[in-house]
Amino acid sequence: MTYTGLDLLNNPFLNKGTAFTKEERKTNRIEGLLPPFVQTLDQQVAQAYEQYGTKPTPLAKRMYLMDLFNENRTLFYKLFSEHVYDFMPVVYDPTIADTIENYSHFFLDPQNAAFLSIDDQDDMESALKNATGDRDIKLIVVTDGEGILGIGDWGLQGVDISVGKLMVYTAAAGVDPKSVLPVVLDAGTNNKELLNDDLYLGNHHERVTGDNYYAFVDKFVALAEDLFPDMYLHFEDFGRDNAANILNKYKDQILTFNDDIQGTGIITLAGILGALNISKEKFTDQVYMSFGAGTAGAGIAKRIFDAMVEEGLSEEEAKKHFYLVDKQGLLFDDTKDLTPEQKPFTRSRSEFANADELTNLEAAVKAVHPTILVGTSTQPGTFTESIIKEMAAHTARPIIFPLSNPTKLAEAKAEDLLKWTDGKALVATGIPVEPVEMNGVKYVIGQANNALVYPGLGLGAMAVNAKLLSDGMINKAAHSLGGIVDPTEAGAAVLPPVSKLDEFSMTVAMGVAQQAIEEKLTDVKDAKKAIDDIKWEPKY
Ligand SMILES: NC(=O)c1ccc[n+]([C@@H]2O[C@H](COP(=O)([O-])OP(=O)(O)OC[C@H]3O[C@@H](n4cnc5c(N)ncnc54)[C@H](O)[C@@H]3O)[C@@H](O)[C@H]2O)c1
Ligand SMILES: O=C(O)C[C@H](O)C(=O)O
Ligand SMILES: [Mn+2]
Repeated sequence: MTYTGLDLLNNPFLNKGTAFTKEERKTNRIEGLLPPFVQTLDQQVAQAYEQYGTKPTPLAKRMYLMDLFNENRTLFYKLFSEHVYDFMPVVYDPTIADTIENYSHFFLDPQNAAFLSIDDQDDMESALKNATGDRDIKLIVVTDGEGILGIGDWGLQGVDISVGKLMVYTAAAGVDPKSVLPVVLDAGTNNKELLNDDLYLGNHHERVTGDNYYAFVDKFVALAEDLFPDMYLHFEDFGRDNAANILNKYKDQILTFNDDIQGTGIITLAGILGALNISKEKFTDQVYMSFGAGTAGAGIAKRIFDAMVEEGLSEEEAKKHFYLVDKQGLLFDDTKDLTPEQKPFTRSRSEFANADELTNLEAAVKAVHPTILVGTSTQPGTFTESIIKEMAAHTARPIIFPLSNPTKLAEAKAEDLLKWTDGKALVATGIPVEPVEMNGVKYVIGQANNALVYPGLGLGAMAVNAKLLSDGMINKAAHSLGGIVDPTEAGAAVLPPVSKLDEFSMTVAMGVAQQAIEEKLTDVKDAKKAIDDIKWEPKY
């Protein structure tokens, strides 16, 4: 289809704005619709960055960038690619949480997303076709908005997380923005604030659950597979009751990925390996404690467990290294309301003289002496000074990752963790944090956010059009992030810096594509060529 006139200027995938040449303006019937001076992409970038600089807050900056995104994807991504480190916290987490909470009130543009309602399922096929037009979709990020970061149920407003995750795919790994589709499944919301808000743009009813909900998800997956057979399907921020069920249902059938379970598992494993590279301790000696054993917490535990088994431990032996703490305290095999994902990691009360007292994190840390403590609890400030000091009293280099997002929900601040442990803690956080200066050492804080890994993983899998996303490919991604940070430098980070996100995303993509070839999950033979062929760059 050829677009001309205003249709062309209003198409963000094709629009070049003031960079349309005189000749293009003539052939595309846009003469007179733009100021006469023809700009280069670099000039547009300079102008946009100048504007960006005038915006006073991260939220205002994000709104400006979204306008640019809505107008002209090439310009947006060229600008983003030149300022990845600065823009990540603005475009993505934590600022994205503000726009999700206010989505209906801020609404200006649907941003080429597909809005699929549980109440209009007969329209689902048309909706997907309308949203894509003549574009060939290779990547979908879908959410139902029930478990947005740690801020809970935001219903249809969660669509912003689908849009935001896709932005990072392109900025970090060069996924062609024309080939992506953000999707929200609107099954209702249990968020009273939204249900009582006349301006809320989603369905004004409680969440549909059970068979009807799963039939809705099923219908979407089947239609999307049918319409876009080469697609990589990324699930994001589903609720704890559904996320793992959905992954387990589809992972052996189609090329699909759950970011909160698998992406977070990969980046946390990579962070732990990075930390052990600094402390020179042995992986299989570690005692792992998860605080908040939900979608992410249990997903991470499973990934670390699998890695211990790969290191040669038997499953029975590996299991002894894990302790999960959730609302009920340390999880035992007889604890009530265990999720299926928690069950494999529960302990027996007979292991402890005071089992009945282990109902909170502090008691659990005292009883277990973990060497690794990972927070995915959504409970801010719960890694207290006394808990951290207790942990540090029993291990030389405690590995402590407060991963709950956004910033206001983090279990602890990196600075405090370093202060309380006299610089011994090996820390990574979910959100970006500035380096901490202490006792003449600059401690660089790694960001254990799945954004450091899902773009490369997805690009690698998409480039070779893998049949499935295997454990081998996932494991490869986790091991691809080593060797970038110098572990001998004082205050070294446990993970590579976000400023190099585009570089190491390629390392991850190569490893993953190569692994898919080795596992015969693709007919492609040359991983490098496949990645070069699919990779998009922002240029006219
Ligand atoms: N850094 C990352 O890449 C990353 C990735 C995924 C999730 N996260 C963060 O992890 C957090 C959890 O996300 P999720 O998707 O697993 O949510 P979830 O709702 O599935 O899990 C949260 C878990 O915390 C438990 N919990 C709640 N209050 C608690 C308390 N007082 N004590 C102990 N446990 C408690 C809940 O029972 C639940 O099991 C969020 O803040 C999210 O932003 C970070
Ligand atoms: O979105 C993020 O920043 C990471 C993660 O997927 C989360 O849910 O917190
Ligand atoms: Mn998430």
